[in-house]
Amino acid sequence: MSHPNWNRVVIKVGSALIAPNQQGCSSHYLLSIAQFIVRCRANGTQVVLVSSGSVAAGSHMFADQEKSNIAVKKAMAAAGQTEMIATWDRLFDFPSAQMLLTHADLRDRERYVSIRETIFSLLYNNILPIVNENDTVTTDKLKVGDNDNLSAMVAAAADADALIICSDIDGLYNKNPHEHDDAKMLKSVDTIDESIYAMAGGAVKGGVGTGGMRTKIEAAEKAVSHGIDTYIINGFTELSFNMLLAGENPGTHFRPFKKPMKENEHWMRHTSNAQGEVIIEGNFDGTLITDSDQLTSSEIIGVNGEFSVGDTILVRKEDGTKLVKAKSNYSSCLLNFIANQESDEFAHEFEEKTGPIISDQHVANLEKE
Ligand SMILES: Nc1ncnc2c1ncn2[C@@H]1O[C@H](COP(=O)(O)OP(=O)(O)O)[C@@H](O)[C@H]1O
Ligand SMILES: N[C@@H](CCC(=O)OP(=O)(O)O)C(=O)O
Repeated sequence: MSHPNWNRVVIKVGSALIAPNQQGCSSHYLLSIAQFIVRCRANGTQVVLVSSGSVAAGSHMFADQEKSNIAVKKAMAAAGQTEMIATWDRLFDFPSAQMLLTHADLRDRERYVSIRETIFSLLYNNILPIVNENDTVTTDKLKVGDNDNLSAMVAAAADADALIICSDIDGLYNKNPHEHDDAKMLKSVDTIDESIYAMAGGAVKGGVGTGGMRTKIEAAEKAVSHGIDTYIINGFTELSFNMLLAGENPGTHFRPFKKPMKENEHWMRHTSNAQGEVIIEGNFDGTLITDSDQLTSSEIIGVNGEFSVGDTILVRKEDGTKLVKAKSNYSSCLLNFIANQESDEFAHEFEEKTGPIISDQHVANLEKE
């Protein structure tokens, strides 16, 4: 088979490949990944690298300290990050660029668009973007938390054709192969549902990885809905990369949606966070095609949380059925006020003047959840 016809790929590299012994970075496994990146670029494929490993790389500098302590972990990440970037940079004869992101950056539409533009500008200038989470500044509220999900968000932001998740294992097995001798690997996955999630266990206890297979499946779910071919492969072996370049599947392939979501719908659904909820009764089903499909305040029976104009909200029924995630054109305060008016007339006139509560420009349908 000939090499795949990708315009752009995102390659995610797990900690075990970068700092296998937690004794600083090693280029041992990175050489074949770097070679793959070079060959992709020679074939005309643009590459974005999402690299884990800062915590694992910095670990040896904090020898006698409690490694699970958050402050120590952040310091390990800060110290390990420079070594990790330097190790990658040494392997290339073209420039690379460091991009440190948090979920707070990605879920803010303005910052997200700016991140997209930076990626495109780096690629246009033949510079390799190397992305990691900005662990030193994150809190539970601000972080993505694992680089599998981060790589899927980056792949969507970069409009990539493929996401290649390089791990310490050959692919997704029907159960954790480190615990079950009879585990079998799946060559391909067409639909990601609960039965696929049920196969996934966590990372090795005491190991360097975060999230195990579950976060890789979450990443695949995000990516395939954007039309991105997703692979989980063994990054320890050069054969994986030779197979990919020959157009073959060396691990588990998650097939992309034939009709991918539009970029802004995908962002709304998979990257943005709802700041509050609007609970409704009535006929609204999230369609928003004609005027009569619009969500009106007369259908609102509750507003939870505080949100401002432009924030993302979740619209759901009282029984919990999630209908849409959407950009709210009203603040929570104003929505509460108009929804609580005795007369529908006032709210109707207000909405006529101000415009719809949510519009079809910034909405993601969740009907099936
Ligand atoms: N069903 C499964 N198939 C494959 N690996 C699994 C499965 N369930 C759990 N795992 C674990 O997930 C690990 C890979 O995830 P992780 O340690 O987070 O690696 P990485 O650093 O590459 O992100 C494997 O080494 C394995 O121990
Ligand atoms: N941002 C962290 C990576 C966390 C993570 O997801 O690690 P991994 O499971 O090895 O991809 C670091 O650089 O150590």
